[in-house]
Amino acid sequence: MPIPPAILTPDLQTPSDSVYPSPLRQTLAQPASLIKASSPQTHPDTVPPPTTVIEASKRLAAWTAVDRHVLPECKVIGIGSGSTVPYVVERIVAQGKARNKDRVFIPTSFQSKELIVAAQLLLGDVDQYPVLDVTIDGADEVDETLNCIKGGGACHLREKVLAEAADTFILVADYRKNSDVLGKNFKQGIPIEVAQFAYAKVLQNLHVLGSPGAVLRMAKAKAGPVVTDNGNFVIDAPFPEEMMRDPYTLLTRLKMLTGVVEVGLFCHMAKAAYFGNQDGSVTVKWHDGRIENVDSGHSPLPRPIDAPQPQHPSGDVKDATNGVGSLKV
Ligand SMILES: O=C(CO)[C@H](O)[C@H](O)COP(=O)(O)O
Repeated sequence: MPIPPAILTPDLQTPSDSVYPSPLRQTLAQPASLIKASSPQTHPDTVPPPTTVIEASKRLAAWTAVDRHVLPECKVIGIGSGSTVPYVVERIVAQGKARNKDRVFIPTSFQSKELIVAAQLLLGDVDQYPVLDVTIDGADEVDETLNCIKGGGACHLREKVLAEAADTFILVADYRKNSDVLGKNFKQGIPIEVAQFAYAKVLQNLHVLGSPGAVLRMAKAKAGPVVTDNGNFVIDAPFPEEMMRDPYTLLTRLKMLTGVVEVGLFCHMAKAAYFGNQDGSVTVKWHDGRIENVDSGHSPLPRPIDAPQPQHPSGDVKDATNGVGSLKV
């Protein structure tokens, strides 16, 4: 079956518009169970349903991937970063205390460390556990052969280490990230983590290499640049489509630039990518080229507020929000 083109509405041209939830920032979108779990008295038993189609799509992808890849024999598990990953943790917690008691969870960022701790799972680090059974992570965009852009949340150095250290690396995302060529949907460019003192030199290199639009990523709630969990800066470097069509070659050229710590292009790493769709199905792209469309069996998606409203035989309009209140896509 052909891969459906990513569906983007005009106000969703940047799939990385997501927030990066942390239990420390309770105002951000996050499953309430994970926020509550940071208090030892509460336990994440009840999870409110997502209230947007995009959030529901993330959850579908995450839950389906966990059900298929976080198997009883998986004992060392890498936890990615971003707004889809809380649903991964939520589903792992739902496997129960008995299943999780002899597992260790390795974070890819401050955010995912907080998720692990809040969910009362055992925290480890990759220097203690250099071989992982499975790592599940989000993505900013995934192409036909499972190359992907990561680093929208500036966590791609640790994310790549845990992806490489894992026997199985799985991507989870909503339908907007499902693409044929990298850079078509995620337009802000390839995230490149650089040593602070080298950033101006690397920017110069990138301009010459074919990315005149490369810029230092600036922080939103702080004056000055984004500083990663590793104390480095991030450059976002958009490249023309002809270069993005061969991401591996581009990756090797970028990695050769002195001062570059890691590049947010993940090539030939993932075994499968799970995309939650608007219709409640999940598209799975496998590393061998297979494409599967599965009925997730999980709870239905909320309907967009502007979707055609089903009519009762009486002519009454049904609740277009499936009882979840105001929705946005
Ligand atoms: O690479 C990442 C962080 O560095 C994220 O995995 C990526 O940005 C996807 O995030 P989200 O699940 O919020 O769409």
